Amino acid sequence: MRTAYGVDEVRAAERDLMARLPEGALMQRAAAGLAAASAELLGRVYGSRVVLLVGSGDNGGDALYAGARLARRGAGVTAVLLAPGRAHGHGLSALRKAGGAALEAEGSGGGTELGAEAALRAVARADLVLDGIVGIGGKGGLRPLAARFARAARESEAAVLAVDLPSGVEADSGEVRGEAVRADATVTFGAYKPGLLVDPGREYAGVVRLVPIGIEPAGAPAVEALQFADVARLLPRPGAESDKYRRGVVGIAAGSAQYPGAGVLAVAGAVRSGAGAVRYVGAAAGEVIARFPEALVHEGPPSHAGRVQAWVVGPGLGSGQDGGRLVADVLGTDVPVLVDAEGLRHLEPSVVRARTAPTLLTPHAGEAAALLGVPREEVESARLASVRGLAAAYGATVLLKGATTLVAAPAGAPVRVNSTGTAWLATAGSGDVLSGLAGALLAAGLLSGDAGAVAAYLHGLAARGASGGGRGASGGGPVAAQDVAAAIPGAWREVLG
Ligand SMILES: NC(=O)C1=CN([C@@H]2O[C@H](COP(=O)(O)OP(=O)(O)OC[C@H]3O[C@@H](n4cnc5c(N)ncnc54)[C@H](O)[C@@H]3O)[C@@H](O)[C@H]2O)[C@@H](O)CC1
Ligand SMILES: [K+]
Repeated sequence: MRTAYGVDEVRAAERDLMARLPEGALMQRAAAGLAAASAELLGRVYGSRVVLLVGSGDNGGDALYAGARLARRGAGVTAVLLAPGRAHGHGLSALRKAGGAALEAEGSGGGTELGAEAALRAVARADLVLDGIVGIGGKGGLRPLAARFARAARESEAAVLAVDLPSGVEADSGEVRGEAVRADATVTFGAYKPGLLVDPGREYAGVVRLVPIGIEPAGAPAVEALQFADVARLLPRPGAESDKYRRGVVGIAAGSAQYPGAGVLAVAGAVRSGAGAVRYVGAAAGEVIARFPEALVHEGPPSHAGRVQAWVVGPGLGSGQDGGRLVADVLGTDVPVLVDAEGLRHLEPSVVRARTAPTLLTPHAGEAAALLGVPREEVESARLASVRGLAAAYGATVLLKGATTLVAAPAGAPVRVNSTGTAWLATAGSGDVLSGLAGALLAAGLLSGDAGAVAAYLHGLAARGASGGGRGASGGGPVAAQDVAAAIPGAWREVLG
């Protein structure tokens, strides 16, 4: 499991450790990690041009000490001091002693504009820019001068390495208000911060490397990401005794005369995901049977369809009366229920809260915004807060889809984040496949948070497999939703393999 801790937990752990170590020891560990990552990005340190963007806190101190290490190895290092009077004093002395230079971007050193112009030219000519503007002490959007240098770093040809986290990204949430540094890589200290794993912050961080500095945050992480081994541990495996009921029968109430395909795709996701059997209720029974003779189709309300261990309701329902009745009928059962797409339009918080079996809601940002009564952009810019808010409001587990998918449980457990997806997944019908996949895992007995997170993981992996893009998020080619469903068994084997 990859875990991420909030600023308060990281600071508390740092305090404990600092009390036992000589002064400056942690910063030296951080600087050593930064210098090593810088050397890797540069390829050749000797003769390279390195610019340090130095703010007024310890984040700038890390950058200055790393710069001193690089200067000793023959790099030409220039520190750009964004708040000259408040730059880390010992770090600045160390840099100067190692032969580095400092430019004042603001204040007395030759006048603000002159200093800033020289500094901007240095950024433009650099091979590597180290972003030490702010770290976990950052508050609100970047101030104007810092924002100007964040832009300059982006426009420069230089590789950009963020110190602890890209300046302008909020450590606890991944929110970005205004300008932020776009890093090619980030070296983070002691623990991942939620903002490095959650969008939009994650996009700004580039490749993230964790440098252990000896701190061990206590308590539950704020965010966690399942890794291969975690998914392998959670995947249901049939035993010799398994019959279809033990494997889990999943019911799919989806599709309409208008959108029969959604029913077919949800069934496809379920059939490919280890369900013992798939029952289908809805207007696309003919299409479903034609494509999946293994499905059992039923007429009448879902609650009369026979034994089912979990229901999926919603994909392609259309928004009429029938949809509302179907959702109410399914929510009235005492098995786990996944509600997706149009099904989400018929949700009453009180009805969901009153359920004794788990409910898993799987909105995309637009659907989440409708449930919360806010504009879509608000959900997209504050994804962590949105998913937590929805889970609390509905007393349900919520899976918020996106380039990174978040899964929040109602009782405030760590939010699960998944980033196995690929940009090619943003295609019609891929969400229907996900609902069938997650439904099958619920039917197999996984807890709702596990079912959501494992489904998102496999779904992303299957899409990458289908797109031929390997493990990279942007490689490969287009995929259709049915290709994703067809690739689920392969992703499953890959995880267990
Ligand atoms: N505390 C520790 O033990 C360690 C801390 N380390 C580093 O120290 C950092 C935290 O240092 P600090 O607590 O000094 O805080 P930061 O250096 O992250 O930021 C605080 C400073 O930035 C300024 N600032 C805040 N918001 C700003 C904004 N929006 N725009 C521009 N400037 C802004 C503030 O005026 C303040 O002086 C970590 O991120 C990490 O890089 C590392 O050296 C490892 C050890
Ligand atoms: K930074």
